[in-house]
Parts: sequence; structure tokens; C-alpha cells
Amino acid sequence: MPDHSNPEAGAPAIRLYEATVQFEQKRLVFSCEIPTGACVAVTGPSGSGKSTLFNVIAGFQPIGSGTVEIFGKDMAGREPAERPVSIIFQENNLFAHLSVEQNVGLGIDPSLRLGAPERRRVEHALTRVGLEGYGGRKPALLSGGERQRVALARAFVRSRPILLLDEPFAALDPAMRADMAELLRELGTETGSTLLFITHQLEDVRRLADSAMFIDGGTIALMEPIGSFLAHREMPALANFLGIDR
Ligand SMILES: Nc1ncnc2c1ncn2[C@@H]1O[C@H](COP(=O)(O)OP(=O)(O)OP(=O)(O)O)[C@@H](O)[C@H]1O
Repeated sequence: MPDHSNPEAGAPAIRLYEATVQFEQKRLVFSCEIPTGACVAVTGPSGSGKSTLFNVIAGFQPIGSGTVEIFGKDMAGREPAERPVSIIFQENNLFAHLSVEQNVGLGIDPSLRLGAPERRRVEHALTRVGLEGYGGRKPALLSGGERQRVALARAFVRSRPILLLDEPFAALDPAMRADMAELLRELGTETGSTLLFITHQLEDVRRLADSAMFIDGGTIALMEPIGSFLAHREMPALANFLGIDR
């Protein structure tokens, strides 16, 4: 089991300082500090910038100015593959023509030259996410929730200390949501990984996060420990998300 609890003593897992993205219609500016091992719910209205924030951290979205630091290192000029980050998108994480086993194996070796020890790691990861015996199947024969768990198994074998999950619960029914949350909590605890997950559901925030951020209009309007986050009353957009009648 990888242990990511302290990859660079002292430095936060992620530090953004005015990391700025300029789209044609919109400017997004992110500043925040996320401690190592945190499990952060990323919330905010549709179009507020949640996925863009993930792409900035993972390196898929270049920034025009500001800085992105991961474990104290400036990520400027570093490609996504060179960052200690795994990202799981809402959909289309898997290659349809590859088996489940091969999709997970890509996390170990992109050219899929896997020896016996690597195959055992793949098997172990599949077992860990509850998909023992599914290795030979193609993704088309899996449910949406199972496909998400294959993506999680791949992230698990990639063993990067930061895991970004874009709406990991969206395709799941209520029972599977609870299972997925439990699985993420266990993985976070066992590996010391820093987890950020986007959700539109207050229930997921309550169930899993130890802190939460609220993004509004392209900036991080709030980032707080879960207790005080849930107690906020004064921001109309957040109150709306929290379902509070003011
Ligand atoms: N490649 C792009 N080019 C131009 N504008 C973009 C691009 N990507 C995102 N945007 C705009 O930036 C804003 C933030 O988008 P983003 O996808 O980050 O929001 P979000 O909070 O993840 O939304 P949702 O909850 O609906 O997924 C939106 O107004 C979106 O239209």
C-alpha cells in the first residue's frame, strides 16, 4: 500500500496563488492552500470554475499568470504526466478497446508491458475496488459505477499522492454513492493521499469531506473546515447550495 502521508514535510499538498485562466468570456483566478492528506469537497454553481480548477492543478489548463505549487514545487512548465496528480473525469476515463485489466495496467506502464508483479498489482487494485474477476471484460459491459471504479483502480496503481475526482458520485445510485464514499475514505486513510472531489450534493460533502470549498464566479469564495463551512449563512449562493432558507 503506498503511503503518501508526508511526501515533502511541511509544504501543503497544493498551493495556488492567483493562478489565472483567461477564457474568451471569462476570467478565473484561484488562490488556496490545501494541506497534505486533506479530503476536500469542491462545490459551486454550474459554470463557476470547478473543473477548470482541477485542470489547472493537473496541468491540462495552462495559466496566464500566478503560481501552482505542489508539495512546495512550482509546477510551471510541467506536463500533466510530470505532476504528482491523478485526475478522474466524470466520464470517458477508459479506453473502450482495452480490457478492464489493461485499462488499469496503463496506470503502471502506458505501453502495457506488464510482468507478473505488475499483473498482481492490477489484480489487487481491482479487488480493492470490488471488481475482482472483472479484468477480462471490456468497459462497455460494465455499469457507469463500475467504470468509475476501474478508473479509481488505475489511479490507485498510478500511486500519485494527489487524487482529483470530478463528480465521482454523479453516475451512481444512492447505495453505490455510499459505497464509493466509503471506498474513497478508506483509500485516503490508508495511503495518506490528498483527495479533492467535485460534487453538487450536500450529502456527499457531509459524508466524506473534512473541509470544503465553494467556488463562485471563477474564484474560491470560501475554503473552510467542514463544520464552519456547513454553518455558513451569509452567502446567498452557498446558502442555496446548502439548502438553507434564509
Ligand atoms: N475551454 C474553454 N473555453 C472557453 N470557456 C471555457 C472553457 N472551459 C470552461 N469555460 C468556461 O469557464 C467557466 C467555468 O467552467 P467549468 O467547466 O470550470 O465550470 P464548472 O464549475 O465545472 O461547471 P459544471 O458544474 O457545470 O461542470 C464556464 O463559464 C465555462 O463556460
